[in-house]
Amino acid sequence: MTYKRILLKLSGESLMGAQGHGIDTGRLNEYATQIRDIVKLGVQVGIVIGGGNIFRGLSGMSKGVDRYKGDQMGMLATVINALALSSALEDLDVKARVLTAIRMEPVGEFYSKPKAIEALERGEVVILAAGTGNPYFTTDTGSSLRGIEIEADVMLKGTRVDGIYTADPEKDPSAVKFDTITYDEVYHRGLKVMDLTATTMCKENNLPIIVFDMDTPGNLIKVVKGEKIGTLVHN
Ligand SMILES: Nc1ncnc2c1ncn2[C@@H]1O[C@H](COP(=O)(O)OP(=O)(O)O)[C@@H](O)[C@H]1O
Ligand SMILES: O=c1ccn([C@@H]2O[C@H](COP(=O)(O)OP(=O)(O)O)[C@@H](O)[C@H]2O)c(=O)[nH]1
Repeated sequence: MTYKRILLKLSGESLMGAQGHGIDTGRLNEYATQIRDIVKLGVQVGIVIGGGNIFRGLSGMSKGVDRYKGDQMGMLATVINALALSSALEDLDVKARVLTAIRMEPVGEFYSKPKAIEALERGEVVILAAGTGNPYFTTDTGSSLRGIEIEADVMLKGTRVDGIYTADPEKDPSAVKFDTITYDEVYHRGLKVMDLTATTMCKENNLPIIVFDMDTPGNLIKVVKGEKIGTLVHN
């Protein structure tokens, strides 16, 4: 096994599956099963989950919601997803703990690094909800931050594309995939797969990123075993 402790970022948007909104339970259970399979291997798993299936601060602005409040709504959306994922994991007999960046007991415990590390060392999956706790950030940046804090070996960005391309592959069919790419090249090419704040934090703290397709069952275990799927971002 290549990675002992990982930070897995799950896209909120992917959680809605084909239904176009909310939480698709089939997709949720598929994710939980993939996570259970790596926990069984002894991998310590921290998870940051997005909220785009429910609310995004930026899109709220176009409907008249103030950005600050919209971002708070987005962060609460990530908590809803975190609770759903913890419930799906517990159904599979995987112990999961939700730690929130905004104080809201008893929904989840207030996040601290020692709390997260202790739970990881006990073998519990730690779901880090509410992003960074601050508006004007994204859950990608929340993932970099938490990945660095929990001293993860790698940040795995599980998404619906199978890696980083020369352009958005959902818009440009001629886009070509990278097997590996440097943080600087992501920046210079203006690739939009992750926000630049997140990429820069990973670069400055030497946290490698792997972008991979989480919607194909079995991919997560392949990545943690070091199979070369997805795109590795490094210094
Ligand atoms: N250069 C690129 N390579 C790969 N994906 C890209 C690129 N540019 C934009 N994307 C988009 O980024 C998305 C992945 O980011 P993610 O955060 O999981 O999605 P979302 O923000 O919708 O939740 C992909 O679905 C893809 O459409
Ligand atoms: O640290 C954070 C993380 C998230 N958000 C808000 O929560 C929303 C949902 O997160 P994101 O868009 O990253 O989710 P995903 O793209 O993974 O579905 C964002 O649009 C922001 O409005 C925020 O304000 N601060």
